[in-house]
Amino acid sequence: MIELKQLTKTFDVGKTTLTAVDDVNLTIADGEIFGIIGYSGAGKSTLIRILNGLEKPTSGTVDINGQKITDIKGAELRKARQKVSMIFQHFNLLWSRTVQENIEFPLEIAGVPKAKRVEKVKELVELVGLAGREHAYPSQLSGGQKQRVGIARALANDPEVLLCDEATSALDPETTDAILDLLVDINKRLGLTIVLITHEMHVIRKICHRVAVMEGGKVVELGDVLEIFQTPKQEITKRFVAQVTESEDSSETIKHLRELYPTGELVKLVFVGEQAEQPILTQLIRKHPVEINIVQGKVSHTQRGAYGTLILQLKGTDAEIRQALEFLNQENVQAEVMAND
Ligand SMILES: Nc1ncnc2c1ncn2[C@@H]1O[C@H](COP(=O)(O)OP(=O)(O)OP(=O)(O)O)[C@@H](O)[C@H]1O
Repeated sequence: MIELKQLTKTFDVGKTTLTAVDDVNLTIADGEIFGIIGYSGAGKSTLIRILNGLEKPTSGTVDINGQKITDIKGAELRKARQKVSMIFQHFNLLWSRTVQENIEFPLEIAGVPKAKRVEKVKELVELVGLAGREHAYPSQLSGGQKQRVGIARALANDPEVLLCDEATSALDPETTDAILDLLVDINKRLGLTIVLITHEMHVIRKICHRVAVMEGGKVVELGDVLEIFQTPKQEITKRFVAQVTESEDSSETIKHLRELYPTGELVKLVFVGEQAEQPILTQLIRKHPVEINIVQGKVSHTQRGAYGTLILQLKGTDAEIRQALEFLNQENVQAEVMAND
């Protein structure tokens, strides 16, 4: 378990003091994939550097699996830091070393004998899908392959926690997805706790269990990823959610749909979790004399289950439409008529 308590970090900039991390309190469970999202300057890098023991907080504590890393230094801190590994946006590989030698590097530093190192590298290369590329140099690899080397190197000393610093921000969307899938796979297979910082909500949606939203050094919103997508509270969180959700509620979209479907009512349904997989529309048609047209729909998958939206055109008398909406709400599907203005 990772516990951050009243964590604050200030920097003296000229005559003023800048608060980069401002009274952050978080508890991250073992085996969790925890995301921290924020725009540039929110304090994410400073926070992750404190987690890594690279930066000392001005006040507050960080406890990783029972050890207060904010209280220790020297050899003890170096040993503790072996349990916390990190991967980076620009990979930070050694360019004059091969894949094999890059992955071996932390093992060399830890004084692991050659035969053991070779055995471990073989295992890691398989795990990250780089078998056959052991003798290539980083310059001969694609971005995704370079990050796979970064991940294998980070896992060499069997860490308990993997920190990811914008690990997919330099990659194209397809490669990003492949690396995110690999992180989920590693999390499941090794039970590794993953803490990642990002400014991309897609990354949070795809792999995180919980997310903290940072703004001005503070955690302004915290919750289960599915819950955050369903009901974001803060303005900044809504903006992040909008990054990956179509703006189907915008007045322009509604006006356009109204022109295409001028009769009946346009109704937006929001499904969460198991409901997204249930035949609710079949039941609606069987039980209610309304006519249904599917206008548009989308289901997104998170690590905590699916959520989806569906826009329907419902045709019938006012009473029939009202009863249909009541039925949907009884089934715990949020259903509302899309307002025209
Ligand atoms: N060593 C430092 N000295 C002075 N100010 C710093 C230092 N490190 C960070 N800051 C300031 O602290 C604030 C938070 O920076 P931080 O890099 O943690 O944010 P971030 O969310 O990671 O943004 P980015 O993604 O741009 O790195 C910024 O205003 C930054 O200028």
